[in-house]
Amino acid sequence: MATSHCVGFPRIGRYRELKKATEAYWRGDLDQSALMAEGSRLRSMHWRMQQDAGMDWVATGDFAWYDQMLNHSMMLGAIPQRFEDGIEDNQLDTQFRMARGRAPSGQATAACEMTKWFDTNYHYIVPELHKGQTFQLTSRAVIEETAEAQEQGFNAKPVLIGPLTWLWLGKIKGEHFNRLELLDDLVVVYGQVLSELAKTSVQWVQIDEPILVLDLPQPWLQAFESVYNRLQTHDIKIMLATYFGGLQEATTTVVNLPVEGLHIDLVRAPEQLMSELDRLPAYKTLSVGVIDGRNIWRSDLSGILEQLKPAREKLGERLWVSSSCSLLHVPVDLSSEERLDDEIKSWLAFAVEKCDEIAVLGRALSGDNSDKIRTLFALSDAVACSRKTSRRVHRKEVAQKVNAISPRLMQRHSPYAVRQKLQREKLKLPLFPTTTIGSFPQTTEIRRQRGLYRKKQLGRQAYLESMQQEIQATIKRQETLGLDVLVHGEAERNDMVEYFGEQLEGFVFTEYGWVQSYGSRCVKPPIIYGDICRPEPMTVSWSVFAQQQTRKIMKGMLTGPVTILCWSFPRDDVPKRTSCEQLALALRKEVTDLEQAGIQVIQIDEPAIREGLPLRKEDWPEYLDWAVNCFRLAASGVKDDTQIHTHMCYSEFNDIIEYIAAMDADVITIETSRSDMELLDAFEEFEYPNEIGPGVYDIHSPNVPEREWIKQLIQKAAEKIPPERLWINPDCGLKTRDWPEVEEALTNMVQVARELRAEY
Ligand SMILES: Nc1nc2c(c(=O)[nH]1)N[C@@H](CNc1ccc(C(=O)N[C@@H](CCC(=O)N[C@@H](CCC(=O)N[C@@H](CCC(=O)O)C(=O)O)C(=O)O)C(=O)O)cc1)CN2
Ligand code: MET
Ligand SMILES: [Zn+2]
Repeated sequence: MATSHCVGFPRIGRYRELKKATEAYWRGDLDQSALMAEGSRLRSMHWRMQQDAGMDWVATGDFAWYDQMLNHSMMLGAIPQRFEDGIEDNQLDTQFRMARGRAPSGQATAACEMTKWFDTNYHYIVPELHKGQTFQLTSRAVIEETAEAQEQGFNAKPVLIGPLTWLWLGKIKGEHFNRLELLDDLVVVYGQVLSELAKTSVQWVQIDEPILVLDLPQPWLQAFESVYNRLQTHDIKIMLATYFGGLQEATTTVVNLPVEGLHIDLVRAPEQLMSELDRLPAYKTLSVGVIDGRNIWRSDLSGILEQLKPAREKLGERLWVSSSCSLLHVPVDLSSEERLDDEIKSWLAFAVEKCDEIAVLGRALSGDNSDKIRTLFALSDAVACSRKTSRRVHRKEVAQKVNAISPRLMQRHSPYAVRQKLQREKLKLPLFPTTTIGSFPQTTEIRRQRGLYRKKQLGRQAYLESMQQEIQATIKRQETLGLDVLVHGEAERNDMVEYFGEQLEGFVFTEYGWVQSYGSRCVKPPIIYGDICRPEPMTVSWSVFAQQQTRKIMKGMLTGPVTILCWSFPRDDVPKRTSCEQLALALRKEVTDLEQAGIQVIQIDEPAIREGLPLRKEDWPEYLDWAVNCFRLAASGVKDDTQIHTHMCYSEFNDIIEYIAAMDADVITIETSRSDMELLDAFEEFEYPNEIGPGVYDIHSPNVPEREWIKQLIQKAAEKIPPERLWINPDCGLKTRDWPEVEEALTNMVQVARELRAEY
């Protein structure tokens, strides 16, 4: 019997119930006990889904009110001093204050930093580490939720993020030190958790250590040996889970760690199967992650069965099957989709369907050859065949255009210095020009209108007019605020990627295909299934309308090719690069159409360029080359005096700064405020030549930034970047905020810009 298990399941609920409940709680429309009840209802439902699919083990401890890394910080008592006063009374609110700076109870405080989880569009709350830090078991959520599952009759396998991954992903505050010093104390708490879990009659615990697929320094790899030696206990077996890549040079160390099981990602790194099999000690269980936890395509079950034959022969009962990584990164349930094209729907599998696939594989590996299993395999074969031969996937004219891409298309006419002069003459902006990143509040009213339009209860014309009114109002507000370069506010966009996906050929989009992005925020990644092209302009009429409403400069607003690719579910039948080039060509046309329609400043957002970066350094240059080229391909069709902006957030730039410079955007706006302008060091050191707008306040928190705060940030920035090259803007778009906060915050921002103009 090959055991099937779930590495992790989405927690948001099929219809984003968790989001709705949490936000209602924040608003004061739901009390804490009602929120708790909704949480347990969802957990129970998700365990049921896994069990019904036929999983031998369901995952516990993968639930989170906000984020699983934050859960672990709570578990360990790694709660920064500034939040500590509330913790005794209200752990939940302390957690929310750490994540977003405020909660129904407790003082509003600066939130912790948030950043990308490996190469995904999921964001975690960064643990804060300091010298001499100690840990104590503070939140027992994982223990309680495991007991809860067991009481309900589920076979629970708790999932923890491992101590080394937690520590690696933290950030040192204050005096620098070697964070491995904290390990001894940290492991004590993990040991306590394990022994408490053992008391609940748990047999296996899964400990995730995805950092094992990174280029780890030697001392870290060695630390794995001592940590897992210490965590060894007779009462509970450890399944050490790795994902998002292969173990490579860590293989020997990892297979020999004193744990009973190892999970590996065979979707990202299929080649590691044989080397693991060769080296795996005879007592160990190997869990193979063969169902893609990062994408939505149905698996080729026969192919996988074939691939696993040697493993089955060698391991027998010691072979487990699962998804490559947690299913957190895919939508919940395909069966909710009623409007998807039938053919394409038959190609897809979401979390529930992936659990089905895992269980079917488990049964087939155990020799089950029943009619049911045979039918399911036949279905999978038919899908693989239909995708390969479908006419809808390939378009000759797109392939021809991609083949015709030449370096000339990736080059602006003149170098930056020439363009800068022409742009200054034309745009006549003051020192420290102020702008925003694109979106303004997506109010309930805007979403309601769009909801009505979607449900066909509002006609197209009426919808367009109501969005135009929103845009008009947003422009008026910006004029009143005194901003220099205006935006239309993106009212008409459900999301910066989905909006484009809906208008491009080669994409389909779902109704309920939500995936958690951070906290209560979700995205509905569109699905790229074929060659991409742009049947008609996507943003031009909106930008033209917006420009007509004002004499100030209206910035056109596009999402860049790399970001559209990274935040969609990509094809698995062509390299990502190919889809990206197709996107770049489509966007290039959009950019030149905007220019021709009189738009003088065009922003092409690339917040995902860093996220797309391969986890291993050896793979960076190849990716960065095509990613940067695709941006340049999209951006370079314009005249010298058209100003191209780009925007990035949640990114470390230090190690890729030369590539950011190579994008050659005239202006780049970046998120920097949560990290206190630290990110600018890279730009300073590199002597980044173009203009920069370092974000001067954090838009993820509802707290309004004070003027003094903004001012000292800009002054800090001006020490690193010559003032005449600085722009002033928030960290990112404002769509998640409410108008009163936005107006107050921007009033402060514009005011500071004015004061500083006088000073510099
Ligand atoms: N794709 C993507 N990735 C990203 C980002 C991003 O903006 N997009 N930004 C970063 C992460 N930040 C994010 C910031 C905000 C949201 C966000 O606000 N998401 C919204 C959903 C946005 C959306 O698609 N809205 C739709 C659907 C809105 C909706 O919920 N409608 C109601 C119906 C409303 C009604 O009928 O009254 C419903 O379906 O229940 C729309 O506007 O049309 C949410 O979770 O609430 C997500 C990510 C990094 N990754
Ligand atoms: N233009 C987009 C916005 O303002 C950029 C967001 S980056 C995640 O919302
Ligand atoms: Zn952003």
